[in-house]
Amino acid sequence: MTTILDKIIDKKREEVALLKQSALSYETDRTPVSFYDRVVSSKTMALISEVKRASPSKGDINLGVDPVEQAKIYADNGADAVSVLTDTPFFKGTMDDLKAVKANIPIPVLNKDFIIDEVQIDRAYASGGDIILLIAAALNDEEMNRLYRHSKEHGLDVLVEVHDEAEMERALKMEANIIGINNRNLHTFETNLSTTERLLRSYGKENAIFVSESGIKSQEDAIRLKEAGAKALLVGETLMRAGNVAKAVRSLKVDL
Ligand SMILES: O=P(O)(O)OC[C@@H](O)[C@@H](O)c1c[nH]c2ccccc12
Repeated sequence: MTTILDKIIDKKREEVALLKQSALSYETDRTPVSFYDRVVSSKTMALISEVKRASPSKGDINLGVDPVEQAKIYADNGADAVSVLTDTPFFKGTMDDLKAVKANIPIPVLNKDFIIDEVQIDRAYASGGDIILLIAAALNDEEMNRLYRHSKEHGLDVLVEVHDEAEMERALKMEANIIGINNRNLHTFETNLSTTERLLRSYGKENAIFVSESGIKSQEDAIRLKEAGAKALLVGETLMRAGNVAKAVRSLKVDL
C-alpha cells in the first residue's frame, strides 16, 4: 500500500535532486540556539508552536497567516520554540517563511520538513534553523544515524520523531536526546493522545526529553500529557485556528 508518507518522500527525493543540482553552497558560520538547554532548565512544560498553513490530512488550515506576525505572538506569549513547516507541495510552507521567522524572534526555530539528505540540513543551518526533525518512519537506521551526526556537527538540536515501540527503540539506541512522540500515525492520519501515554508508560524513565506532538487542543490535553511524562508539546492546528492566538498559547503553558 502506498501511503501519504511514501508520496511525500517520493516528491522530496525530486526536490533534493534539484537542490543538489543547483549546487548552492551553504557556507555560513552561526551558533544555533539550543532548545534542549532551555527545556532542561524550564519549570514549565515547554511549548513548540507551529506555523502551518495547510496539511495533507486537514487541507487548508490558515492560508492568510503572516508567519512572522504569528511567530511573534507565539514568542511574546511564552512559546519555547517555533516550528515552521517548510514543505511546499503538501504543507504550503517555504524556506523563506523560516528565514523571515528566524529574523524576527529570539527563541529557537524548528525546520519542520521531511529530511532525507544532508543538503537539506545544510540549507536549514544556513537559513537560520536551530532544530532539525528526523522522522523514524521515513528513514532507516543508517540514514537516521548519518543525518543525526551531520546535524550535530552543525550544532543543531535534533527532534527524532517516533510513533510506536519499534521506532522508540531505534531512537533510544541512537541516543537521541529529544524524542518526539507523534500522536498522529503518518500512514493513516489517525490521531490519539493515548499514543504518548502508552509509550511513556514503557519508556518514560529513559534519558531524553519527550515531546508530545499533534492533536493537542486544550489545557486539559496539556495537563494529561504532562501527567504522562511529556516535558514539551508541539501544537500546530489549534494555534493556527485560534481566534485569540496569544490566549491559546498561554493556556498551553502549564507548570511541571
Ligand atoms: O497540527 P497539530 O495536530 O497540532 O500537529 C502539529 C505537528 O505535530 C504536526 O504538524 C507534525 C508532527 N510531525 C510531523 C511531521 C511532518 C509534518 C507535520 C508533522
